[in-house]
Amino acid sequence: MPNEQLRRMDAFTFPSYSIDLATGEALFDYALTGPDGEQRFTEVITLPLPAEPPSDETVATLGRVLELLHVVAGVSYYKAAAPPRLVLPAPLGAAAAELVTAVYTKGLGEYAYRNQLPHVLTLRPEVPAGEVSPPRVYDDSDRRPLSAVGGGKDSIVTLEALRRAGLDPVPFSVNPNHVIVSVNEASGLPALAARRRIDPVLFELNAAGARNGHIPVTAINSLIAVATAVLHGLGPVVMSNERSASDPNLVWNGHEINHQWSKGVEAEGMLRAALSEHAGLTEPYFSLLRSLSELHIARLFAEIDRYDAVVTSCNAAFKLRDPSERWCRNCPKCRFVFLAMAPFMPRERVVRIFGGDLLADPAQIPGYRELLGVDGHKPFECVGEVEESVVALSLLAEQDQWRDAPVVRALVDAVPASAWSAAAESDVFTPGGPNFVPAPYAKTLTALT
Ligand SMILES: CC(=O)N[C@H]1[C@@H](OP(=O)(O)OP(=O)(O)OC[C@H]2O[C@@H](n3ccc(=O)[nH]c3=O)[C@H](O)[C@@H]2O)O[C@H](CO)[C@@H](O)[C@@H]1O[C@H](C)C(=O)N[C@@H](C)C(=O)N[C@@H](CCC(=O)O)C(=O)O
Ligand SMILES: Nc1ncnc2c1ncn2[C@@H]1O[C@H](COP(=O)(O)OP(=O)(O)OP(=O)(O)O)[C@@H](O)[C@H]1O
Repeated sequence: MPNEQLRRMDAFTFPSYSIDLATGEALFDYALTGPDGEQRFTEVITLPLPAEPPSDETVATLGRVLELLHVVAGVSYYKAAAPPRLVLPAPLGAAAAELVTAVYTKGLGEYAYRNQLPHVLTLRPEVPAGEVSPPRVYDDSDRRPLSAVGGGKDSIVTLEALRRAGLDPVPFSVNPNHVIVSVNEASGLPALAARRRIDPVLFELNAAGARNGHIPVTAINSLIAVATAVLHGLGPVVMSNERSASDPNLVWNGHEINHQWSKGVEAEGMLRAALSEHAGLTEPYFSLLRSLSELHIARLFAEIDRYDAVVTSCNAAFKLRDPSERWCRNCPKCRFVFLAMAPFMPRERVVRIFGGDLLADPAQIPGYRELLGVDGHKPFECVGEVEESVVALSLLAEQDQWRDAPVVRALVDAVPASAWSAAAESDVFTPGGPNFVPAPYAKTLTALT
């Protein structure tokens, strides 16, 4: 469909969804409609099947989770045109409607900012009138947790904390690539995996110049994880989303723009409320690392060495097309994670993990200046706060192994006095902020130290 026709689309709708319980394959249909016709999409998500067929009650609860997933996963296709109307397929309760509204507005904040589409930030879904029948209450709180694994340091810290605390976690991933498969192998724990196939038509439209940009992928992965947990009779989905994920990158037109919005605590609360209201789950989903800074998580990761040969946090390794093998060593995330790990490890170890020494390479200085708040705004990536970077730098400047590294020397000179004083007062190693960690999991992280 030509681009001009896409731009004239006036509504996004959700024609149907279905699941085949013999194969685990769920089909989610979407349509962009307008004066020139419609553009249909089908996303295919295949859930892993349990050994025994699910009970009728389980199927009913699963259906409720899939209804939410259907609406949330539409965000990838909505963004190809960003029409003014978002027409939901069925009535929703207040909490579910709030989640959906936020996914399409705050979750698309970076997309709206980069494409200069302010209407996206104030989009209001059209929710059909009617009552939603109350769900069956499904108490999953004391079952084995499903631990989402993304291949990076954060989910490794969570998986190991749960394991060492005796909570018997089941690792879970969506579309595990070789990095995630290797991380699961290194854990030695049998893992579950779901498959997600984005409609290839979207890639054709992208290649032809359709609107494109970042989407709140964690909201989608989270609901796929919850659906899998329900189908397998497992307990809460445990995420590894950190404190700084809630902090915006910038403010535009009076709205906070946060690249990581669906990893933030607001999204976590909304997902929990929607799952409780719509699917009856008592303890569906939480982030174990919510109160921790990235720097604190990096310090915990340094206590664990069984994943050194496989851990990869660089997003370039997770692209659907042309992924890097592991760390690309030339992006904000590689720079930040190197800086965050370096104070807590022997230099040879961090260099081995990354396959190179980023703090020995002066070409990295401009990128580090952004992370340290000397130039520009916080990059649109999963990186910690400026204060965390300054604290990490201050720790490196005190260590013989790093003090004379060319990048450390240049950065120490570049950071303004005000940033050093803020770092000196910093609470980056003091857990804080709101979290939803349930009582039985509260002491889990102490198993690591
Ligand atoms: C791997 C990555 O960072 N991809 C982002 C990148 O996409 P790119 O075009 O370079 O490659 P692909 O990931 O292969 O995607 C191809 C196109 O597919 C569409 N698409 C992909 C996944 C999806 O769920 N929905 C989609 O519509 C999209 O049109 C792609 O062009 O740039 C894109 C545009 O900015 C980003 O949207 C891609 O981000 C992925 C969705 C992704 O998985 N990113 C995570 C690594 C990520 O950024 N995580 C954030 C958390 C964000 C959140 O709120 O959940 C983080 O870790 O901070
Ligand atoms: N493919 C995936 N399948 C399931 N969960 C995922 C997947 N990718 C990421 N996640 C989860 O989403 C959350 C955010 O992902 P993110 O990439 O920030 O974490 P990570 O890979 O554990 O650590 P890092 O921040 O070091 O990359 C984490 O809880 C992670 O476990």
